[in-house]
Amino acid sequence: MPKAIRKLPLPIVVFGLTLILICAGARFFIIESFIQLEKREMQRNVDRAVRLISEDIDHLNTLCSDYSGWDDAYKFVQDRNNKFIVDNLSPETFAKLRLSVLSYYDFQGAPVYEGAYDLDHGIGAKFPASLREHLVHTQTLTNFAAPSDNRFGILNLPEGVLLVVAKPVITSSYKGPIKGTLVMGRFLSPKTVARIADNLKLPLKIVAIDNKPQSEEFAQVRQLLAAGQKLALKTDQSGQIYGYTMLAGLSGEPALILRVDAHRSIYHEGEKSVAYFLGWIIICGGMVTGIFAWSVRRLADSHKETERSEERHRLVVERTDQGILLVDPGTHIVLDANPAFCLLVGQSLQDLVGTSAFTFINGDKSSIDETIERAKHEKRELSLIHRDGTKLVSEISITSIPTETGTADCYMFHDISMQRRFQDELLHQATHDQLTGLPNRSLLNDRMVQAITGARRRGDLVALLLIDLDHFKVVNDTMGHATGDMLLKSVANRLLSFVRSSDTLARFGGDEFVILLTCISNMSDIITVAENFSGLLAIPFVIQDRDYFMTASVGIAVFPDDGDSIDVLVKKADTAMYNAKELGRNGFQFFAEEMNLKMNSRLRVETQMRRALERNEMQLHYQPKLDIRSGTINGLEALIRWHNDSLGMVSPAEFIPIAEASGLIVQIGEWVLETACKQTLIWHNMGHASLRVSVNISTRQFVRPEFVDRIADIIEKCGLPAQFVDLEITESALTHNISETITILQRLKAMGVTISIDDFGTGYSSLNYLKRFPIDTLKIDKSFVDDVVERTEDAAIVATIIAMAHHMNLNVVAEGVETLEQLDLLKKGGCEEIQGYLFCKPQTAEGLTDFLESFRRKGCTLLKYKNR
Ligand SMILES: Nc1nc2c(ncn2[C@@H]2O[C@H](COP(=O)(O)O[C@H]3[C@@H](O)[C@H](n4cnc5c(=O)[nH]c(N)nc54)O[C@@H]3COP(=O)(O)O)[C@@H](O)[C@H]2O)c(=O)[nH]1
Repeated sequence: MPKAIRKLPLPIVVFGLTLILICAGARFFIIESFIQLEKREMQRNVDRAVRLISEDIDHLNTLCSDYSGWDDAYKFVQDRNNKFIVDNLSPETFAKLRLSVLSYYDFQGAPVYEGAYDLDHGIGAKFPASLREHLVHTQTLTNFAAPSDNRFGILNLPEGVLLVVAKPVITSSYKGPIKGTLVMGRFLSPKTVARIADNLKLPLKIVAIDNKPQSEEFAQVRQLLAAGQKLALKTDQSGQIYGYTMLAGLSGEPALILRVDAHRSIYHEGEKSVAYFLGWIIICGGMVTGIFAWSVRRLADSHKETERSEERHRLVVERTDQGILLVDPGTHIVLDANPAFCLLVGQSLQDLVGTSAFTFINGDKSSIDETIERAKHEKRELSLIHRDGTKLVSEISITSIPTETGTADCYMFHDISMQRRFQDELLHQATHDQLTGLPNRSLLNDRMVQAITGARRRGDLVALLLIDLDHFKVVNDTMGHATGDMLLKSVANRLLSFVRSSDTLARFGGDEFVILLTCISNMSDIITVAENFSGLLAIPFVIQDRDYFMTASVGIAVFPDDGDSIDVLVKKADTAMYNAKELGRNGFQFFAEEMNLKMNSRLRVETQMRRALERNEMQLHYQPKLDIRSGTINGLEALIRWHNDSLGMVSPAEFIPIAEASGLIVQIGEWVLETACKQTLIWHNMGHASLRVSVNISTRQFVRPEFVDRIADIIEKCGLPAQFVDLEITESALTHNISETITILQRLKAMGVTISIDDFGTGYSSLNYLKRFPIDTLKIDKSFVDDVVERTEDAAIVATIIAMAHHMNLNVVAEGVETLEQLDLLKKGGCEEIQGYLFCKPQTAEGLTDFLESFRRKGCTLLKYKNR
């Protein structure tokens, strides 16, 4: 079988073979029926030919009756008168009656008249000797017993096949006695055969059966017909069909074979019909086969695709990380499960099938039932229990799917434990402080909303305690951030142990913490908490084997008295906390309306200050510094003054912190430096060429990246040599970032300016960084000088500062010297310079010019007095 056919699907091959069989069968039966039709047609034609020959015999019979039952003929056979012959038996009569022979015989059988005519050529002919022989010897045609007797048939003569009729000669009234015999005959000559064929409308051939050798065709046919067949048929290549039949002679012997020729039109029609039929069958069959093959292929393809799709679905179900469980909807019995679900619950498929799905689901039956019902419409969360007891958070959705027996519920589980943990983590990160793990501002806001809502409902109080650690920055700056972080964590833990579980402890950032107290029934409860809090920090924090003593300033705002919104409460607690700081730190303050007024006043100051410089409201005063060893004024400090129309005279102690907080200090500070430098240059030009001017630098100025460049620009612009400029910087500004500070100071020193540490002793005063800073002078804070005479501790501090400064080759200036006793003590202690009301109060530029001039003229009366 060819490979292409072998590749075809079996149904197509079977269908094709069936089609071929149908075609072959159809061809056979149709052709066969046409052959039979053809045979019947030929039979009819042959019968017609035989009938036409019979009709010729009948014609002869009629003629013979006319010429035998005729008184003239009756008389002629008796008297043999020639007239009868002349009148009735002329050649025209032969031609007209189409007679080949006509003969009369007397009653003894002796010929009376024998005439013959060649019908083919239309001339008289010789009477056939074989016929005479036959008539005389056999007398079968002349020997009649009754007037009605007759003989007719075919005579096979050597001269040809003769149709012959014989009747007794009787009177015209057909009565005897018989006086003779009339014989009439007609040869089946070519013309006669042609005439019959003409009537037949088909070619006709007649072959006499005699002893002469016959053609193979007729020999075969004769054999067939001799065997009793009425009709024999033959066909040839030229599309002709030949019908043969055999006719018997007078005495019953085979006389002739008659052949009718016909075109095989029926057969060819049959063939054409078969061709059409098969053509259609093949076309239709081909189309049907094609469609069938196409359908089969489509069916096969779709079957394969279905198989592949099913395989894919099977693999998806097997390999998906979604747990899939098929459950009986009525009983919740597990019908099937995929590997992912088995993994989720740590069970084998065998263990799962047949058990209740509820076995692996955490929760009570009614809640599981409810979740399952809802999961049919939307995704729900469900907790699964693993074989080892762990619980997994999963998302479940349920769809109903058809099965062979009805429907099943398809539970789809998506393990979201990791996602949930991640979300929890994210949520925790978003709502908690990373360092301490405490709630951050965002979570505190939520808790406050809840707390205020609850308090509103219950009618009780909520207290917000804003805690700011005192001087924490110093620890951070000096001990490093790592230590600072550890300290913050320790503080957080201690605070945590302090608050109730219903309260919230949060970290606001930096060193600020918030305690939110809920369910408070009266103010005294809050006071108790605040007082206890102070004791909480009394015990030192031990970080890396070092003790840290911490205090905190606490501001308290209370709902509903101080406000009913989070922002207001936080703001008021903040204000209260600042107040606590201002009141010396290490304490708590409830918010009071005065504080608010103070804040508002700060705001008013800030608003006015913004336009102060352009309105020329700022002015500089100068306070000289006296070298108590030489009695000369070698420096002065520029101190800002501000007079505003609406605020009046505003102290720098009041507006400088506000300028620092608002950032305006940068602009103000630069104006101070420029004005001071320009004024100092004027005094230089007046002959006070050794004067150095000290300018206060605030932290906000110092930490700006462009600080050094701005100082250099201003000094250069003013034209005062840099060595006559001294920058007073507070300890806290310097300790902001130690390494950065060192770089800045080195750059300033490189320019030629000198550096003084202002308010020395009030900060952390660490020798550790002091020795690393390139500074020139320590200014002992006024607070130590104030009580240096009365308090031995302060005297000791001052002495220590002076000794330390000298040890480090630093100059010492004592500020705020108001009495001769203070001066005396400082001088004895080795202090080089003083600044204070005792010597000179801050003066306007003009005032100080006068003072300098007078000083130049009179010298220092103060020292003279002292020296006396
Ligand atoms: N950043 C800037 N700060 C400045 C500037 N000008 C002043 N200030 C700071 O404001 C604070 C208050 O200053 P002021 O009211 O000017 O007080 C100074 C002196 O007037 C005062 N003083 C001096 N001697 C005495 C005295 O014998 N008795 C007494 N009661 N007060 C005295 O001390 C202040 C000097 O302060 P200090 O800077 O520490 O030397 C103050 O902190 C100023 O620093 C400015 O332009 N920029």
